[in-house]
Amino acid sequence: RNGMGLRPLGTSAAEFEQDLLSNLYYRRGTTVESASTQDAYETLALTVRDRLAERRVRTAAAHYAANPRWVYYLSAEYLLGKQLEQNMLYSGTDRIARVAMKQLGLDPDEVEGLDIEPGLGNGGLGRLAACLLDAMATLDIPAVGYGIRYDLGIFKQAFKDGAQVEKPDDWTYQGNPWEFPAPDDQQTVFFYGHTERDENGRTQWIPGEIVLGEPSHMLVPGHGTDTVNIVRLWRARGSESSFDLSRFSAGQYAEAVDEAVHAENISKVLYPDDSTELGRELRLKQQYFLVSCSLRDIIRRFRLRNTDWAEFPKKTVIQLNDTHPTLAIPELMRLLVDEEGLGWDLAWALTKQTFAYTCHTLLPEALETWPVHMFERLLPRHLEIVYEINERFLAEVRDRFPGDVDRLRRMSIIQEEPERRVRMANLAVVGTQAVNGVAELHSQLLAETTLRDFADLWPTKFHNVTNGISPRRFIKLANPTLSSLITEGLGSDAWINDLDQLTGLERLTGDAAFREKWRAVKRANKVRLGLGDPDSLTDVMIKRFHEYKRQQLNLLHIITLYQRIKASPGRAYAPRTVLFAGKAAPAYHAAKHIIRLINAVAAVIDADPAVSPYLKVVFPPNYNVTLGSLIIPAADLSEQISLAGKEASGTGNMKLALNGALTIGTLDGANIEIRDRVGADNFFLFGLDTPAALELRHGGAYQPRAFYEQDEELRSALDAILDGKFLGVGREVAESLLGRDEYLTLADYRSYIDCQEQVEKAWADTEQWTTSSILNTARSGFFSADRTVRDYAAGIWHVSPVQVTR
Ligand SMILES: CCc1ccc([C@H](C)CC(=O)N[C@@H]2O[C@H](CO)[C@@H](O)[C@H](O)[C@H]2O)cc1
Repeated sequence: RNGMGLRPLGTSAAEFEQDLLSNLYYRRGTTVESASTQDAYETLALTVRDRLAERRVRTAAAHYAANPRWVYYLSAEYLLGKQLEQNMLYSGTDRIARVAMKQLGLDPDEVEGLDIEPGLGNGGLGRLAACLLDAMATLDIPAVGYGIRYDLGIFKQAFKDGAQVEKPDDWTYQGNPWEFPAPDDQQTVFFYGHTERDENGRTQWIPGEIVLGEPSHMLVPGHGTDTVNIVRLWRARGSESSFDLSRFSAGQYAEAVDEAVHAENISKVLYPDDSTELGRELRLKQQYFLVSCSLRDIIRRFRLRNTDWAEFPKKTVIQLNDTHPTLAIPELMRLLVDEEGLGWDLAWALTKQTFAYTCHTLLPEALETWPVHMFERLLPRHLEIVYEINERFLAEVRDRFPGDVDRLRRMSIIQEEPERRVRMANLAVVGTQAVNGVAELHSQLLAETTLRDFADLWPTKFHNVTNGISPRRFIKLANPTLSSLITEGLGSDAWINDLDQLTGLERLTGDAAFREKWRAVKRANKVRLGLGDPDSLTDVMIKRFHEYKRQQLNLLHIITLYQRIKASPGRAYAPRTVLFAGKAAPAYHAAKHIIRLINAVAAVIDADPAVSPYLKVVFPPNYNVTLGSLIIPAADLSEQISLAGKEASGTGNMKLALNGALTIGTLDGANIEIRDRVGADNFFLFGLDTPAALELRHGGAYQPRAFYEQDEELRSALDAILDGKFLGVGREVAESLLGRDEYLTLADYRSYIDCQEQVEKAWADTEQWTTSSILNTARSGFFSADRTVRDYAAGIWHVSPVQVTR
């Protein structure tokens, strides 16, 4: 009997098979003979889940006993990836499960193929949240992730005549065996209405709408440890009485369910934008729904072991994943002042100590601001609290910078002109004890530009925590063959939880046999991907489409290569496969034009026998964590070509370098730290750096057309587009480059093309390329999410691990 008085679950294939059978019979209500593949999948999932649930119970017991300081991660997005393979690895059942499945005559691959990917995020921010949760559990840090359980995740992308079309992602259509619904922990959320003062001056919020938040959680297992944390996702429900029976019996069926549908709409769908705020009221409702449910749940958990509010910030640190959950600050003030009756000053002191804010962008259009009129209508009490916070804050600014009205106007949480709006980034900085960027350059630029006034006022509040990635997800699971070769080379697999040990590979660069094996693994991963000639240079650009990421620059290189090959057919060209993958926000038309042009260029090249033997462009649709895990191990070249000063960090750059791809990139985001660590010889650098880009952009001197006129190859590439050479599409792309060219694509063109020639030359020296590839992996240890979490824990969270005993 283990600590829970239960017979421990077996670790042999026979015992696993027994559990599979009993779950098939008792929890799935069917037999092996009549089981569908979906039955087999759900049963396998439950049998694996049980082994993690057993650890979860012991984790909860250990955390309860320790009454530790908790990390609560509030994020509007989580890109968790498929769960089955991960949970089989973390529960150590991957081998016995497959044996048991075969024993029962089931095909493990077919069954595993039914595992779904919860696409509850857009891109970098959502995946980072998942990698950090994985690392927190692996480092035994008591933590809970809070998010929204969207019914519809990020849209499914397909191409129609080369253009992106979006389809709804009903990810739980077949159910989700990985979640534990907990309706008994439901919370009540208010919207609209007005505020009243009661006889002793306390404020009452009289809501106009009441919605219920029902949580369900998924397990977040640690790797190589017994800790199993959770991520709790909230789903909106109408209150019990929301179904209007009288209307129904009057035949008004739609009206009868109107209120319930209205409520459920709050968590219906993820907003597919990842850089431009659209200011939709439903998005603001989603954000408040998330923070109200989560804060009430956090306070419920605090009260299980604590009574004194002064203890709250000692036991609780809440990390705000960008500005999306910033309403948590006025919400905690409302709960402490209006519901718990604390005085403002104490409540404010506790609130500031409790929160920390991570900024993930530098794009002004991505910094959220909400119209005061919308805020007032939806959240009347919170607006009052924000005004009070702002008043007291501006008084502090006046003291420090007397008479500096411009500074007051810039720093105010309320924007006055041209429209009164609430600046969520300002509120986030004012209401937290720590603010961080996600790469050294990003954090530096935040303190020097976007949040400069605040850095002047509170210099010690600003930190840098360079992003990281889960080595379990992005090399152990994604690239098992390379992982075994590394373990063979290092003599143990301890590197998976201690990525700095990869430096041990450096001494193997001199071993020709090892280099040979290294190349064989990469080639086999290309065969597995099956999207191009496995002996070609696989040139990969995988990320959301955005003009600052400059997929259009990569395209200009392809067209130039195409024209060069056409112009001098005799010349020997190393075959190259250029792979694009990524989604564009549905309303982002400029990005969708680039997608369409890429597919047109791909089709033209494919149909041209003079070029297709040397150049191929592929664009697999519906990029997500699962597809990324297939592409990354197959990459030779990693495209990180954003305009310097625009990409906050990037994390795809880290995943590709860790899997032995060489980077061609600018001095932007974490590219700089990757180059510093892997070595300048193992990185293809090009382009303007941030100061030069700022100078050119804001010096007002930038004439994109001048570059067109002075560079013959650039001109012929753009002319080919303008002349409709690529199925007549792409005019919008060429015109915007010759017009504003916001992200200096033409200014960096020549440097990029020349750099790609260096790539070509380097690729020809196979042994040297392999050595550089091994060194990229060997020197990527720093980019483990474990290091990132250790940095947060030491510099911002001040938390320590809690061991989970057997
Ligand atoms: C309001 C709409 C919206 C939605 C999402 C976002 C995210 C902050 C965008 C995002 O994903 N940013 C990316 O975050 C990654 C993790 O830190 C970084 O590595 C990327 O550089 C950054 O673009 C901004 C604006």
